[in-house]
Amino acid sequence: MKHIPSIQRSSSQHQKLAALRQAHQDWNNAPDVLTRLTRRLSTTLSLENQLGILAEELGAIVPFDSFNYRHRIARRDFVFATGMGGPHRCEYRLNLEGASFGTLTLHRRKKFSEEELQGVEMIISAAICPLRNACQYIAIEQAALTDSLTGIPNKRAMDEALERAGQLADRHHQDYSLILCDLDHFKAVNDKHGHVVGDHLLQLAAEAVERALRTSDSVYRFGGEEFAVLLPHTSDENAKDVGDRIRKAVSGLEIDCGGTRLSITASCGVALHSEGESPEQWLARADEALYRAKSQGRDCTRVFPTIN
Ligand SMILES: Nc1nc2c(ncn2[C@@H]2O[C@H](COP(=O)(O)OP(=O)(O)OP(=O)(O)O)[C@@H](O)[C@H]2O)c(=O)[nH]1
Repeated sequence: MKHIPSIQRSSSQHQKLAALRQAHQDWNNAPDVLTRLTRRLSTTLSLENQLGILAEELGAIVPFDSFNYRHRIARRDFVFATGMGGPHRCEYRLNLEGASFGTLTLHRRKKFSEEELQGVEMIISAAICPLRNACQYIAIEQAALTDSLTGIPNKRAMDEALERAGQLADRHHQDYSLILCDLDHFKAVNDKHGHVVGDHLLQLAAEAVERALRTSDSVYRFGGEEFAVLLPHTSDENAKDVGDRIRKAVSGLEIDCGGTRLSITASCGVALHSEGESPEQWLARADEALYRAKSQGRDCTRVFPTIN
């Protein structure tokens, strides 16, 4: 039998453990709203969930008709709204350590009293740190999915989107198309005009591709001078038209390089999602179509033929 040495406990440790047990019990049973609120907020980093908790706890003390929160995080508007507005309003800009974390607005049919406003402020001040953490979490998540040069979603975001798109296409038997768009002879641009000009052109090209799309379509920087576009509810025939529109938008760009006008063309490959295929297979077919566009003279769009 193995001998397990006993650990001597001092009486002061017994007292400390007893105090901890008591504190834990008090903490668990804490009836006060601020302890409960901060404890609930600390269970999630989702801003949406946190705002739901805040609205619930706040509404239990200061009833309101609507609760609205707005914040611009990583170039996107985040909006959370519950209920319908009333004529009376109180609005708080949430600031912590010099940084802003959105605006919270409450509406009500009945005027807010001074005492109620103080209550709202106390609750908001207890919530601001967890809210700040949730905002920062979104910003970090966004940064990991955004291409730093062009500001559009990056390859990692595209991998996730492609996986989701394939699943949606299969589940709803819906047309989903993918376009790969590659700038032509981009190496020559870098070689002749330098990387700074090349980078600028890439930024302009990303904007041009975005402008050529509907809001339901999404664009990603897939590689160095290559973009990918996902088009829900779109046949390959219609995606080809979009590919041509993208090419036209890119070839319409012009930059002045010390007296010479620099312009560029692009080639596009299109593939409609085939039932049951993996993201890699879908991508490989779009890449094959792009390869054909490149080998057939560039500045054109080619579609991977679908066999029905
Ligand atoms: N300026 C800049 N250049 C990049 C970036 N990423 C990739 N490139 C360049 O893009 C060029 C791609 O060259 P290639 O793959 O040979 O393709 P290409 O010259 O466009 O020729 P085709 O695609 O065949 O028409 C390389 O010179 C890369 O260095 C970037 O972020 N900035």
